[in-house]
Amino acid sequence: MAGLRWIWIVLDSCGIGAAPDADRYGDEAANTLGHIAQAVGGLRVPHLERLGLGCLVDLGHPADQEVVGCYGKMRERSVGKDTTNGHWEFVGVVLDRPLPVYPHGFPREIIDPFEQAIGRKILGNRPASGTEILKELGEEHVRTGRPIVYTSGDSVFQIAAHEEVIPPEELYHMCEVARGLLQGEHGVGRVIARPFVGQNGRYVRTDRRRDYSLRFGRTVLDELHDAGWPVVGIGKIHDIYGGAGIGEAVHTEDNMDGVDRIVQWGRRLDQGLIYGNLVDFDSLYGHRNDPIGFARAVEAFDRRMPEILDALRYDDVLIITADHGCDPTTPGTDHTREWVPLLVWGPRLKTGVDLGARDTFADIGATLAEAFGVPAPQVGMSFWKEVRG
Ligand SMILES: O=P(O)(O)O[C@H]1O[C@H](CO)[C@@H](O)[C@H]1O
Ligand SMILES: [Mn+2]
Ligand SMILES: [Mn+2]
Repeated sequence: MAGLRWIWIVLDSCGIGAAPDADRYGDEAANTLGHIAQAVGGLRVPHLERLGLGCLVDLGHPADQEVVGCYGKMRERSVGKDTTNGHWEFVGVVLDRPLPVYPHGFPREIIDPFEQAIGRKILGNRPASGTEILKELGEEHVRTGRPIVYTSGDSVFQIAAHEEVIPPEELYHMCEVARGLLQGEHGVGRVIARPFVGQNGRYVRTDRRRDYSLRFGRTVLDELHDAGWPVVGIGKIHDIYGGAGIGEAVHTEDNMDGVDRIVQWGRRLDQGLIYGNLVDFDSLYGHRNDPIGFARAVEAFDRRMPEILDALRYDDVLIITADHGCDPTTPGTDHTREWVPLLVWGPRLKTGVDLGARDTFADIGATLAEAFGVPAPQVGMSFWKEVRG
């Protein structure tokens, strides 16, 4: 007999309004989904609406769906508003010190040994948009073979290189070298490989991106994995946790490929957790200040939801949430400190329960632990009994 399964999907960057402490981040005006809904004159997402999204954020048109999901919103307790903080908090680790950021680039004490170890000088070394910096330095990189190092408002060390100049495997090795150097005081949340292809003026980044995260502590994923439950990470989930607690890593090309994989695993896994991150909302639209593209991508996800729902079995639980905002309509291209949606649905679960405004993203981890009978994280309040009835 098949056991319990969860399908848990993180819609990267799909925040639903300024968090109570957004002023500390300069994000008082942020509302990612609300503003993209306005930008397109109403967001058409009937399946997310049925799960309760319209009860959490104004979708720009009158509610016209019966709500069958359980719905709430969660605030982040960790300091920061990056993917790393958000995902680690989900599974019970709150980061209470800010991860280091480098508004003036990385210091010589990092760059010198990095250049020495990889045997090349670097270009860049400053905060930049990943697509803009290719326009500025891509040609020089191709000519000189020097990798482009850049950061952002987040705690990230990013290395961009043309695939024909520095093959991805070599780029990954450079990232591992950087990860080794970026520890302690300089322990950035993530080192990210940013391979690209194409000709000058038309450079495009490829799906061979890889993230190298720090491991911050034991999580509910470790508990599940150690208790023998299969844990399948889809998209960048494996990278975000540095592989900790992830039994099977499935890398994806884009959101639609991510949904394909979620559905495939949903049809074949007997029990355990299918945990996916869909990153296009963030990387293609949020950071690029493209509200219309963002809206179309959310609608495209919604159109695939029947396939996901169809893959669910009687005992299954579907959770949909986000890890932070990235409001494409506010100034700047960085993430935004927002509430995130918590949508929960399952054939056996209660319908239409308002789960309220929750104090931490770790409520998901606490619920996961209770549902699967593994030790609960130190933070987070389970909502299992509220949805289970
Ligand atoms: O501008 P690009 O390279 O897409 O970088 C973005 O991607 C990084 C990781 O998500 C963020 O910190 C943001 O700056
Ligand atoms: Mn993210
Ligand atoms: Mn991002």
